[in-house]
Amino acid sequence: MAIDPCTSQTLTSPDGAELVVCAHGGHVLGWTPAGGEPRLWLSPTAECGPGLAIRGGVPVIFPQFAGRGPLPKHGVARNRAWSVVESGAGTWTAKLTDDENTRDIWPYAFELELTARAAGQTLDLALTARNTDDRPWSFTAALHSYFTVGDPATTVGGLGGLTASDNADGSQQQLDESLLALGTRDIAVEGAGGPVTLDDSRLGRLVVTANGFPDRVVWNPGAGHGLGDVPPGGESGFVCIEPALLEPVELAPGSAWTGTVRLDTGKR
Ligand SMILES: O=P(O)(O)OC[C@H]1O[C@H](O)[C@H](O)[C@@H](O)[C@@H]1O
Repeated sequence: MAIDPCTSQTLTSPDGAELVVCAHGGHVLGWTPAGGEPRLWLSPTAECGPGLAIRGGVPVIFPQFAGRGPLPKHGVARNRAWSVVESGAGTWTAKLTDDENTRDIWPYAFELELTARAAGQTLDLALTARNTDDRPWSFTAALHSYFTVGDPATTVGGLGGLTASDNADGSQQQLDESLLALGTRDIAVEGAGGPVTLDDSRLGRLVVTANGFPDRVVWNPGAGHGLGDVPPGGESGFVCIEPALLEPVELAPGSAWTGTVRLDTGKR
């Protein structure tokens, strides 16, 4: 019997780190470092099914970030069933291949693979996009991570001095070294290659590093957001720090791109 792609699966590593995944969207729904607390926020009213995007965890954004192009918001990967390639103790790989449905929206052949590996205090994610078409295509991408916020005074660090563009009105500002995680905010920070930290007095520190994703988007919808799948007050439970590739990259037929993200509590 085929497994419903919305069925979640918990994969525990030998040292007790937990990874929760589901095939819909190639989605990491949860991560708990060994001996720690869950660090990814998942909406209690998240919806799953064909055409729906799960609110929380780590949505895979491909081949278009947000509304930056003609495709549906955030592209074609997050709202359809992927196939599971491999699952084991704390590790999981899923794949999305173009079909009639994706080609109706974006007329190219592609293969997308997400690997997640939880062990000890880290979660490693790798996203590979492969051009299986006979024409070049361009894409943008992100791993749209929703982090749990345990203390309202939690701050985001590591972006100080960089220029942020507001995703709504394009206005620019230079960022302070420390940002309040829960402030209403939707900014893109291009060329933010260094580690970004989340300092939460209740849950502890989290360090986000990435390769291949040169940019960071920081998003919290704030109160009065009107999002059907974020209950009122729910926005106080998370902040999105999204390793992203915002400038389109062209892939030649047969070639591939990989972006990786590491989440680390730093505890040893
Ligand atoms: O509500 P969604 O389609 O999942 O998008 C959620 C958010 O994603 C990103 O953070 C964008 O920068 C925001 O503008 C957007 O609101």
